[in-house]
Amino acid sequence: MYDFIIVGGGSAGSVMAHRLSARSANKVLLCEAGQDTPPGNEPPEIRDSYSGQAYFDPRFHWTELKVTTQIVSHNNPDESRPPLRKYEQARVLGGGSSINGQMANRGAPTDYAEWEARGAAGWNWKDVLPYFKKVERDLDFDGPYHGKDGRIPIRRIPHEHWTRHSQAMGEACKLAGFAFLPDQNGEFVDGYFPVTHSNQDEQRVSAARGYLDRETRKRANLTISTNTVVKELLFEGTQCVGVKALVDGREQEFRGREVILSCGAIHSPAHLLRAGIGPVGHLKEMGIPVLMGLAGVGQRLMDHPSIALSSFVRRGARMNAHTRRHIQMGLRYSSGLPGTPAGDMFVAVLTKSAWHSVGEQIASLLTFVNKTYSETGQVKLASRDPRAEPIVEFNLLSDRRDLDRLMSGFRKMAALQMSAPLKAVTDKPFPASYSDRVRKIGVVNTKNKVLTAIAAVLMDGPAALRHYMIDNFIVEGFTFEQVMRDDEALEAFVRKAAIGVWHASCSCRMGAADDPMAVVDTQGRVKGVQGLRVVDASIFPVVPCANTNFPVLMSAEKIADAMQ
Ligand SMILES: Cc1cc2nc3c(=O)[nH]c(=O)nc-3n(C[C@H](O)[C@H](O)[C@H](O)COP(=O)(O)OP(=O)(O)OC[C@H]3O[C@@H](n4cnc5c(N)ncnc54)[C@H](O)[C@@H]3O)c2cc1C
Repeated sequence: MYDFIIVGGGSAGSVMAHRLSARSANKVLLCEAGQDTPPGNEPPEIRDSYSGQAYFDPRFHWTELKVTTQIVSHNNPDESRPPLRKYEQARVLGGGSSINGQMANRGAPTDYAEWEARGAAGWNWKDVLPYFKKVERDLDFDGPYHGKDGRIPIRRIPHEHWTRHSQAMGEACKLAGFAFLPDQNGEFVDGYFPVTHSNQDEQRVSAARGYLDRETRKRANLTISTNTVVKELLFEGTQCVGVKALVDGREQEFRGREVILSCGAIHSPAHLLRAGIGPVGHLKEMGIPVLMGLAGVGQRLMDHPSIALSSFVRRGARMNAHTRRHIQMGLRYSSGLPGTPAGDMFVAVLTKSAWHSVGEQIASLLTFVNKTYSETGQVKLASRDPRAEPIVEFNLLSDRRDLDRLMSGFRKMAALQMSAPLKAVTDKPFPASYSDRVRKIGVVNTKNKVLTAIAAVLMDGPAALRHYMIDNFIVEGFTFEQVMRDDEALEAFVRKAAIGVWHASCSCRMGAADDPMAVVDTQGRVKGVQGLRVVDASIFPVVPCANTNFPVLMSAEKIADAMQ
């Protein structure tokens, strides 16, 4: 009999396992469906400072998961459904933090004021800042915004080590009037900066590496069971009493005083739905007996909508010997759209777009709406079978303000791209997105290696040949000239190409007791049942202006603290 069974050893689950097992009286079991990342023996693709290989490595993913990103019309049954796309969600110890882009930021103070205003009492900026600080060990900066003793090191690539491409983007930003911010995680203001990342000595530090280190694994009261897929939550009445799991393919039951779901914003709501906790209509439709009617389960799923402007990078401006990090600088700016807060837009500057030879030649300005208003996404069950992935509809751009800002954002990036510093180091800009074609060529295998090596030699050849290759083999749908000339083409491109940036969240929101859409209380306890919490990206009351890993780690630290 365990005190705590944690389902999912991702970003949140790793923190929970570490903190709850710090008390020797607690007997803790952590179940993770994916493989272990043993300390000192992590797969090299995961350790790598360059994250592009882990992103697309099927060993570390839920490979059957497909989602729609465009708006699904539920009023018009004749309208065809938007295309299904792959959406990487981690299946490995450390979860998203083992495969993500390692960007480490927290969002705006106003985000957490909004969390509180939406019913998460005690989650205001002043309440969450101490937990952000508790997570991190900032290797560059000290002061009121920074932690020095946390388990996740944070660093930046200094300006002098940036690629010439990143430096050119810096100069373009300066010419456009943006300030240089040495510290992205200091005061939340507009400007360009070296991005903060969770990395030390040119190696990723995942939540597993930071929180499930050798010392933690020595604790007699902590069991980490990898290759363990939880199939079902077990209940006696409305009390959750344990889980049924497949451990290396063999079925086993584990009993616990409390179960903590940390499966991420897509799989945690699916577990609740299969257990009969969710919107009554949907449960009935699936033939699942209702244990607790909770209208918000799986609803209002969010991500940050994004588009990219890519370009060919000339030799000498590509990756250099200082680092394998391909995202070295970022830009935060205010769209100025009436009613939107400052710093509502974010640009990640990628000097390289994939591990292979063509990837080394293509840079991207990845622009996302950091303060998004589109919150009509949902996770529903396709089947009661736990092996079936749920139906996931992101409905990005369901709020017109997001579409408008991606369009104006594209124009802004185009202006920077066409300014003298960037023009000098790049050629042939084109609108881009992480399409399934890009993903396919992004899988590490010999065929892709050989094909891209040949293509890269041709791309470095005469400009006319390069332009022909980009127009015919890389660009999908719209050329740069088309979208710059014609607003309708730009809108069509943005509507088609906008995808999320893997910040799935908000599908089991925290909220006040009287909020019918709230799924959990301010400590992650599922409303109306006992012995069950959700602690992961699902519980955000709204997605903050940040990459989501640090807000997840902060949330887990805060709830673990409240549980002591
Ligand atoms: C490709 C990619 C790039 C990203 N880039 C960034 C970035 O640069 N910066 C940033 O801040 N954020 C980034 N993110 C987002 C960030 O990593 C996630 O928001 C965060 O990791 C989510 O944490 P979580 O605990 O909610 O879920 P996860 O970390 O996804 O953990 C869920 C875990 O539960 C396990 N699980 C699920 N179902 C079961 C089951 N039935 N039984 C047992 N285990 C199960 C999964 O295998 C997984 O390990 C990225 C994410 C991805 C996928």
